[in-house]
Amino acid sequence: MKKIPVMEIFGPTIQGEGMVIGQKTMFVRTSGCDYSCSWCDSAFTWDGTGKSTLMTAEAIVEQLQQIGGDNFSHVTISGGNPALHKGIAALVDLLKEKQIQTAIETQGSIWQDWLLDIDEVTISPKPPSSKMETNLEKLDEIIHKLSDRNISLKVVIFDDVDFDYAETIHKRYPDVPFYLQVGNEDAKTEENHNLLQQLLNRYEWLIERTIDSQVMNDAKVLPQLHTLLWGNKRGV
Ligand SMILES: C[S@@+](CC[C@H](N)C(=O)[O-])C[C@H]1O[C@@H](n2cnc3c(N)ncnc32)[C@H](O)[C@@H]1O
Ligand SMILES: Nc1nc2[nH]cc(C(=O)O)c2c(=O)[nH]1
Ligand code: SF4
Ligand SMILES: [Mg+2]
Repeated sequence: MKKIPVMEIFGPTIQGEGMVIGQKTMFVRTSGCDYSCSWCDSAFTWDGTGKSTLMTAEAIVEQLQQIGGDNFSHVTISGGNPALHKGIAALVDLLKEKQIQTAIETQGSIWQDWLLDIDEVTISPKPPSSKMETNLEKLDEIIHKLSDRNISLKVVIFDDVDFDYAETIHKRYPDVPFYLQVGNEDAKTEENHNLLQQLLNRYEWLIERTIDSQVMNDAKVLPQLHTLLWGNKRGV
């Protein structure tokens, strides 16, 4: 059985982003990423500053139950890029056996067959401000394979160039539910008051930008709800 490198397991909390925002959920955060986004708010998963533990699917479920008790029925797998890890197949199977709903956060750069078994797949291609380059052929392939599944696209926006990129992505996959997310420009600060004000200003800017865009007529615009509530605190 292939083990999974786990950085943190936490919850219950609420899903603060995207297609099931507000959903009560546990989080399993894996380590390692094939990207290195300039503004990554979870850089400790890949920049060498965090410590991960290799765990079996059984051990992960055990820890979820130890921390969450009976107070959860939904698990979100994030990272890093969880799609790096074949071993997640066993975790998804085990959670399904226990009638626990699953969701995933991934950037759409790597395919895994177990993606077909996840209840809510969020694919978050990266805009130019990240300094990453989207492999559109790969993204096409992944979205095609998931075409009859419950998926969404979520693009984080920091500036006008990012917004143009988001329009291009939404036009390329018009049938996939589309979410715009406010970028957090300071994912390290502990000054929650200033951060909150800045994020709300950026949210207002992003809403105005969306209102002015015909391409975004059916898009949804969201903040990171957990960041508004708890700032850059980890494990929430
Ligand atoms: C940390 S990533 C992990 C999953 C996967 N690697 C990905 O990027 O989709 C989870 C989500 O947080 C978003 N994110 C990362 N840094 C952010 C920031 N500074 N502001 C807003 N969203 C951010 C990512 O775009 C992604 O949608
Ligand atoms: N509450 C909460 N919601 C989230 N949605 C996506 C997250 C992530 O880091 O992938 C995240 C997170 O870290 N916490
Ligand atoms: S793809 Fe996700 S985890 Fe990887 S660097 Fe970018 S935001 Fe961070
Ligand atoms: Mg996060």
